[in-house]
Amino acid sequence: MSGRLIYLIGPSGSGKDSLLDAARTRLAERGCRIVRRVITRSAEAVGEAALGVSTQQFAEMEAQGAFALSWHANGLSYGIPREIDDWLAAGDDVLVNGSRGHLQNARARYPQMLVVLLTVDQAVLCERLLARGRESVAEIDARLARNARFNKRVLADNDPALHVLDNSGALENTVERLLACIDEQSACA
Ligand SMILES: Nc1ncnc2c1ncn2[C@@H]1O[C@H](COP(=O)(O)OP(=O)(O)O)[C@@H](O)[C@H]1O
Ligand SMILES: O=P(O)(O)OC[C@H]1O[C@H](OP(=O)(O)OP(=O)(O)O)[C@H](O)[C@@H]1O
Repeated sequence: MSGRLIYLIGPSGSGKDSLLDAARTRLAERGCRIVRRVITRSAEAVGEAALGVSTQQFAEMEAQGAFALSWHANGLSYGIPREIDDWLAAGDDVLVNGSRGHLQNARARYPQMLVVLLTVDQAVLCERLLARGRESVAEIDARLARNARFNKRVLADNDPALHVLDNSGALENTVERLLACIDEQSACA
């Protein structure tokens, strides 16, 4: 038996971490696990349940094959631990906080994956990044530019396996729509 990979993507600041936190218990009730990412961000940085490592540690882990998926974006490196393959093989669904830039590579490895794109109006995104206060204004500008570029590209592909979820409104509504999307796809699987 094999579980499904759910690949959640969306710009930095669109609310992926908030959504996963808010939906965590209800996802667990559905047998869906959320993987903890490895990120080259200082361990003190708040806002994500991730393991913070140095650039060198990340490179060593990558060379040792510790990651099922890994990518570099926004000046950071991100890794998805290889243990997700054991979880999938055991029949658990696994939700991954992914990257739009890495979408094709991820799909090459997991062809059946469900892709959920979290979107948010660009002006709202800007406000949320400023309010989060984690990045400098220059870093926020770079994220906004990356968002405009990538959303256009991902949406232009007109991918039937892509589910768009807008998070410009209340987070609770987005949680409900994410769960509905997952349940609907389970029913079709
Ligand atoms: N629906 C929402 N309404 C208002 N604020 C939100 C909503 N979703 C997320 N946020 C806020 O936006 C900021 C970015 O969210 P975060 O979860 O860190 O995004 P990401 O993980 O995609 O980078 C956070 O400060 C978070 O509290
Ligand atoms: O290719 P992209 O879709 O642009 O994604 C690049 C990275 O940015 C996002 O991270 P996150 O939201 O955690 O950003 P942060 O590092 O600013 O928190 C996303 O989860 C990817 O890891």
